[in-house]
Amino acid sequence: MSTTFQLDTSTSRANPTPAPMKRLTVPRIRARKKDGETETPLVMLTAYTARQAQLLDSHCDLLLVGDSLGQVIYGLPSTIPVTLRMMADHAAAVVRGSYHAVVVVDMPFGSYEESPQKAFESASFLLKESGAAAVKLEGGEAMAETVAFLSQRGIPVMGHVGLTPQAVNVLGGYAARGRSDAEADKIVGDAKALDEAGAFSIVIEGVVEPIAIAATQAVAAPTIGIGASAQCDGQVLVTEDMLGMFERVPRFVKKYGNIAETIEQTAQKYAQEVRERSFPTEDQTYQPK
Ligand SMILES: Nc1nc(=O)c2c([nH]1)NC[C@@H]1CN(c3ccc(C(=O)N[C@@H](CCC(=O)O)C(=O)O)cc3)CN21
Ligand SMILES: CC(C)C(=O)C(=O)O
Ligand SMILES: [Mg+2]
Repeated sequence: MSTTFQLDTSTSRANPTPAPMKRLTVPRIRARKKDGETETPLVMLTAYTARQAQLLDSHCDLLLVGDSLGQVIYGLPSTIPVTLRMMADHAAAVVRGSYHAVVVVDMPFGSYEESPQKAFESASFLLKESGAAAVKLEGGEAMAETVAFLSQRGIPVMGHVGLTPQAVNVLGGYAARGRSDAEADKIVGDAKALDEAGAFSIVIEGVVEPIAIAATQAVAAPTIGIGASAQCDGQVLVTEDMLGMFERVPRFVKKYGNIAETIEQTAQKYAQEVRERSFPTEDQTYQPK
């Protein structure tokens, strides 16, 4: 029996008792694309907290602890300042709050680019601290050696090509990629390099549709699109974006809810009742007898 307030901690490091429902695995995710086809697209959403993970878990194949938490939770101007400590703590919360989806953790900027060895140290830290199953890192050909190094040593890697937000200072912004022939060729080449290096899946972000389709068809691993194409092998969005937490969101976001309005209206009701002393009532007050 469980209540609304009870977290399922059955797969956390603190409590390794087996969960009632078996968690999906990386090989099962990888196997969803067979002979270049994916019957039912993979569903991925970001999660940063235990309660959010609880609510999303049964609806998703994968939960991504994205470094977008820098902007979404911490109010930072980009993902550049996000640290390993932040990623590990949020990933641990998401693992505690879920028991079905595969939890993937973004490697933050500066924790992996230097060498495969550095990447292994950072990735193993993230997995040990959180109990997550896999990491995601940004970059194509330049990261292929690192992807192979990690996957051959027990750490499944999800790739990420196209609009790679950690490269914002090189790219000069968050504009869609793949409009020139050179850019298009690079994106498809990057996806192929990650595929050959053993990435179990590849995020394609902010890429013009024909190139997202070409990259999807060029690789054996399932691609997960965000601002890419419905023909990718799966889709991902930042949960807060699709819930309607923010006014301004990238063009590729569809707002499925209006949580911002709900929060504001609810806070307004509470504030009004406090100010007119209609809250708390007898129901919310302790009496001696
Ligand atoms: N809340 C949130 N959602 C995201 O999708 C997201 C993050 N944060 N943080 C990390 C990166 C940054 N991303 C972004 C950020 C901004 C745009 C954006 O505003 N794009 C414009 C075009 C910009 C241009 O042409 O220069 C757009 O209209 O889509 C896109 C992706 C995607 N990621
Ligand atoms: C948008 C997804 C793919 C991501 O990398 C993140 O949330 O950080
Ligand atoms: Mg990210």
